[in-house]
Amino acid sequence: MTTSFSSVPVIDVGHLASEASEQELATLSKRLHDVFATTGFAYLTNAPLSYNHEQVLDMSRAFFALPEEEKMKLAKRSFRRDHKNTYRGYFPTQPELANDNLKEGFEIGPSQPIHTQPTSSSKFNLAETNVWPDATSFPMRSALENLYSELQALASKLLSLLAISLDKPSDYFAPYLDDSLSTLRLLHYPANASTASGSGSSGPEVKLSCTPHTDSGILTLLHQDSSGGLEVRNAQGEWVSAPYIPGSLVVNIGDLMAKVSGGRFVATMHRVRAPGLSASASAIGQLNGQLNGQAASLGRVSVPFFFEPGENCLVRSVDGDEGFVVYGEHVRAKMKTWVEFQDEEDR
Ligand SMILES: O=C(O)CCC(=O)C(=O)O
Ligand SMILES: [Fe+2]
Repeated sequence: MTTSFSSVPVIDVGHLASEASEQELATLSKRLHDVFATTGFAYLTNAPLSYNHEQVLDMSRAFFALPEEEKMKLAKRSFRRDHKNTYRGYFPTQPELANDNLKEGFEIGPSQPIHTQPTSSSKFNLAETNVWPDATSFPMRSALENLYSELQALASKLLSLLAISLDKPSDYFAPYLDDSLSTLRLLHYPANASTASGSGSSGPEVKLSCTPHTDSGILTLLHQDSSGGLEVRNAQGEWVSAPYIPGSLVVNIGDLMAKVSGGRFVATMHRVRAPGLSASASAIGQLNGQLNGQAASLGRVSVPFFFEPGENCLVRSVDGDEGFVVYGEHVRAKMKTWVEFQDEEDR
């Protein structure tokens, strides 16, 4: 159960980078457990990544500054019938479907080939290879592949500590790493001229760019820009804002991890307010020289990384008292509710 928290706690994970003592790791494990059992969300500081926050966001800004036709060359099959990619690649904004979910995104999976075959047939191939823009217009492919590996390693270290906190061996989640289908997602919420910025954290007039949801998987690690807008719901149903804290990542629990923990950890509802024009100005202010005027319409950018197990991973509670879920079946059922996977046949 979430509690009536009024802010999102900060956890220093600097010990993950160094040779920490058993005692230091045990303390960190307990802290993660307590936070995930109450808020389900935290800021992580001193995370062991070789890219700084602005470098990560700049990769997202550079992608969305590409001409629309370049991005549409990478569009998933739902948006371009003649394309082969169904799960990885670009999705454009879809104002006609939901104007409270106005975002475009680019999704990247593992760069190593996946060996497991799906147990059920589906129009989505979760294991397909990535698609990339032309290297001259977007030279960030290898940096994004590295970032993906580093986030996967960070998620796996966090999972070891969570396993210990659930009285399991530290390698309890090793089967979740086999042919893991984690997703690194670049996101852009365009600026909205009709959005009043700086208003309170609740109320019926709120304009959203991402509707309230829980994440479907295991763990999410999020880089967000400083334009604000992320809000997390507490037990009273109040929306608590989770603005960017310099140098931090946000981490949160997904539905499957809540299940694995036997309900000890909570997958907390969250949403993103639509960025106003002031967010656009701040995004432009942060752009580096090479992007200059091209990205003048940028609103909010963020880069969530969703740690996901392999297609056939059996996800079950540590208590062993509930049925199991096959990851691939779970995610395919969830996709039916996500705007970026709807196509004409679904409407
Ligand atoms: O953009 C953000 O800050 C949050 C995105 C999010 O919640 C998601 O993609 O699941
Ligand atoms: Fe989310």
